[in-house]
Amino acid sequence: MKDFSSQSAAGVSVTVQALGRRFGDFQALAGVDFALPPGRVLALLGPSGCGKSTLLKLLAGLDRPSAGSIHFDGRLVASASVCEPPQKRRLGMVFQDYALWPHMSVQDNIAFALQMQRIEPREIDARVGQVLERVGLVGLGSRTPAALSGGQQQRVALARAIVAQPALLLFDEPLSNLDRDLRESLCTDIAELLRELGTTAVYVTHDHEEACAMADEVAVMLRGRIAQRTSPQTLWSEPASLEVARFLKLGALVDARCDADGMHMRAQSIDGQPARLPWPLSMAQQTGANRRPGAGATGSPGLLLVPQTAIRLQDAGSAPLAAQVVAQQYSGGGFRTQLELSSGERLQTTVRERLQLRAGMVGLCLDPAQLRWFAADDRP
Ligand SMILES: Nc1ncnc2c1ncn2[C@@H]1O[C@H](COP(=O)(O)OP(=O)(O)OP(=O)(O)O)[C@@H](O)[C@H]1O
Repeated sequence: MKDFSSQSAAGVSVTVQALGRRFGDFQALAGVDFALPPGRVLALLGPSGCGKSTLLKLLAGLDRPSAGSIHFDGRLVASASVCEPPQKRRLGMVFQDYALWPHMSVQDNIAFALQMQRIEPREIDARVGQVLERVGLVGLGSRTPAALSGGQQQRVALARAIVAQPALLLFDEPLSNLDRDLRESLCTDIAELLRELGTTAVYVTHDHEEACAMADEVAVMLRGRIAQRTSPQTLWSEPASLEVARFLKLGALVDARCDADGMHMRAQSIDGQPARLPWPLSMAQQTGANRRPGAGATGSPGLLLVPQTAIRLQDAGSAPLAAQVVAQQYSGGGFRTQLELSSGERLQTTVRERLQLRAGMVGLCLDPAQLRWFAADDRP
């Protein structure tokens, strides 16, 4: 796609403080805080009903908060008593259902925002031509949306969102109506476009991969609150809570007590000894009281997060853990393997070797660098 950087507008800084939205008795959003510097992309990731679209509507000016505030470049745009209308916020918006005007051509759909600004027709034609080229739709300007595929319609919506050089781009699950291949290619294109434009953006999705590909930072939203906001890499390696780890499906969660000697699991080794593992390396780096080993004689109860990649096969005689092979399925490059510990807890891993394990017991060790432990009082 063509370089579009000459068209880019400086992004706005967004500051959200103690933002809340209540519908009757129901608190859809509570205590949301974040600061997004100009040009940064924030993904809002969370399960259905967690409040992602509610937050996006407040940023867009399509709804008014019940509490808290939103500032763009230090200017108050929303609070319980102030609601600057969308057209004054210099926004570009892309929705899941494209929201194109069906009776207008592609060209007119894109040109509309510029016509509202009373820009010269010749300049409008030039700018529409540039964005059509940028999103890969040259030659399709005279068609109506009905004569385009879903992917092409979403490209028109993207062109319409960027043509007026917005200071903030808002995306509400723009790829969820598209099939897998289209989603992947448009995801790559949007990520590239955002980097090129330098516009600040907020991108709502419930797709983990999309959020990480697109954003500088990901905010995991759970029940109307931001549960964790950090870089995609940190989110995967350092989930802040059991609830975040569960939502991201980062691995199996097995019972483990933690004391000064290490982790004691309910599961056993091949000779029937309770498995003892060293503390996860993350625990040594963490200072939170929640993750310090318990002082009690029996240790603190909790759950150990075991990602698939932390599981290694080892000679059963010397391994700290034994497991029964429950099922194996070949899946390009390795065998997806279900294992059951003596405690009845299940783990899943991929055995990379081209070796199918025989049904029976195997020995396992767990890479302490990839494990995390959550105290029982962290359970939601
Ligand atoms: N106008 C409204 N009146 C009452 N409740 C509402 C209203 N709008 C949203 N809600 C509720 O607020 C909660 C958050 O809704 P929201 O649409 O923000 O969720 P979401 O995370 O975007 O979900 P999805 O991924 O399914 O779109 C939901 O429980 C929803 O039913």
